[in-house]
Amino acid sequence: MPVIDVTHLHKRYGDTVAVSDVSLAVEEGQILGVLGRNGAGKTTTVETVAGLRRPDRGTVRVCGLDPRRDRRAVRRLLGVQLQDAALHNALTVRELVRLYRGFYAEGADPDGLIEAVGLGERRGIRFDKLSGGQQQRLSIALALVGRPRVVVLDELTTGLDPEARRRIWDLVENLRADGVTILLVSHLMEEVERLCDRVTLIDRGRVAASGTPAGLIAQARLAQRVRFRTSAPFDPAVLGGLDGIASVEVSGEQVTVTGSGDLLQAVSTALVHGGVVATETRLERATLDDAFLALTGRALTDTAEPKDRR
Ligand SMILES: Nc1ncnc2c1ncn2[C@@H]1O[C@H](COP(=O)(O)OP(=O)(O)OP(=O)(O)O)[C@@H](O)[C@H]1O
Repeated sequence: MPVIDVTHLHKRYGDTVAVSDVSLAVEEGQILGVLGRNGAGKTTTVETVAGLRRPDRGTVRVCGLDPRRDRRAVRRLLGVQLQDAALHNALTVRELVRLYRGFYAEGADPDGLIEAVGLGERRGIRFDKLSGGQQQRLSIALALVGRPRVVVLDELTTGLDPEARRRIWDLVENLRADGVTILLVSHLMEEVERLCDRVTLIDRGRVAASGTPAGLIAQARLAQRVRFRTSAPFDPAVLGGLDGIASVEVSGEQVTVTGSGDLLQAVSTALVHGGVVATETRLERATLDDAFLALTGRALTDTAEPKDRR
């Protein structure tokens, strides 16, 4: 039985259909990434898992329990880091972590956890004096302070600087090593590729595809990507008629071709025939970003800025 099991979830707000027939499952000890653009329905989905929203239709189970009906039991099992954590402004980092620790019979050492999220030097600072990224790291610490077996993380590292992001990724990898089951909402492809065993792509409230990161790339038939530069303006028609080409993007001197088969060879030959002088030609593997575009028809990456807080 999956630890988190969402089946045929529907949720609307007035006329807005936020989630339409979403099903997803997270097996014990796995990390499932929910990836999608702003407004795709990711937060609504995980908020129903956390028991914060009532599904209009469908069922949500955490360790076989209903997060709303069995609220108390689920609270003991589940740690939740949500985007809009409303915390007590007048309390310091250490006071808040200790306060939350007191809600659980057993839990993490508050000071160790504060160090692990990189707030050691800020432990005596009030919540309202922390930067946005520091507040976010504190909310991650609070989600983990009861040593939950199941964790929901929403936009884990959006807005964090690269060092803080890597630290949090290490923390999540340690949780996985301890067998914790994690549902992770993200629109950062790199985060999902690094951390997640499986991914569910959500687009416009619906599941567009699910699988392992590598499986999704394979499903999109995007085995490869070839990049090169040209000093003269590039006409994509030069590559017209080549088998296996999924897309050609020209950005100034930089040309990116995605596709399958022996792409590098095919592109190189077509360029020679077309009289195009290409430099810095390199073959890259396709990413989840490419898969998202191929599977939904829309790019994921233009949404990589922090979302507006509601
Ligand atoms: N409380 C609410 N009242 C009305 N509409 C809402 C509410 N919460 C979300 N929505 C709408 O439901 C849709 C899905 O929103 P949701 O926050 O679940 O998406 P998301 O994928 O988490 O987006 P983001 O990446 O921006 O967090 C959006 O159209 C959003 O505007």
